[in-house]
Amino acid sequence: MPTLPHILMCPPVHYGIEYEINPWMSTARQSNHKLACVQWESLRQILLDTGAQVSEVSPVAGLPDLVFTANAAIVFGQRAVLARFKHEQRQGEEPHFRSWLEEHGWQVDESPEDFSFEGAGDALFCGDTLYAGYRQRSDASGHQQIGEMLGVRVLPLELVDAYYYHLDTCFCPLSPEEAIYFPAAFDDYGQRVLAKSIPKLHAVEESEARSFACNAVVVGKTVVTNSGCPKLHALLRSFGYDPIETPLSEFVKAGGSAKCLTLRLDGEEAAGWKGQSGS
Ligand SMILES: CN(C)C(=N)NCCC[C@H](N)C(=O)O
Repeated sequence: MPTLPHILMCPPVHYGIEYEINPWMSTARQSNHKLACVQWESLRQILLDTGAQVSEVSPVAGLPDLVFTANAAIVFGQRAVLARFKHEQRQGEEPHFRSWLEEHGWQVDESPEDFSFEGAGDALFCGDTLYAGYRQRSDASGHQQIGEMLGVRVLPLELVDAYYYHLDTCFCPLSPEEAIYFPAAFDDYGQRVLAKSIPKLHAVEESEARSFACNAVVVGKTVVTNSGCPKLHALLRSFGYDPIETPLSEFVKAGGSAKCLTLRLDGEEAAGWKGQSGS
């Protein structure tokens, strides 16, 4: 039974830079709240225009990063493995994401105890392999256990640059055999793993990686990014994709962009090809 792409977002009612847990964040460099709301709404509208269904989790005062729903969990079919945030500042998000997912019919599993795990921010399917970023926010041993829970192959990738602290800041699957990445965010071994396992792998330049080019939302052939990634967009067009840019400057101040603001509820494994074949 074909299902629509289904995306979870959280309105930025309580969004702001209230602490510093990554190098992008500075409480002295506050986001413009009104502009953040306009940018978030534009992203939501673009996703609705692709034909995706967008659901919303209610914002909560005191949890400014709840807008970054990519970190809530990894969704696989009707199962969701809940995040276990590394930083105390985000741990209060866990029960809210749990309640929303349970109330909407997902079977929610805890991620392994004693290991941090930041959901789809660090765990992305390309084909049937789960690529898992570790060292900055999530733990490699935890990823292996999550792979066993879901019955999928995991390829761990060490993230070596604090600016690219989640896998989805430097890697984005486009289809089961195609992805974009920013090579310098990985060690040599990780770069070789990616090159060996993904037949069509395209590098993004540093200047565009800094604009969160890899933090793209893929719905079928549509690829939505922050503005400031013209070379990536030209490349995507040449491969038959339909890139769309939308300014997300106010979320970049917290270290996030398009993909971070979304969670694929029909499964990360569906992102990148659902909508191409209609299945
Ligand atoms: C999935 N990705 C890249 C993200 N979700 N990033 C946004 C998280 C931002 C938040 N201030 C933090 O540092 O956790």
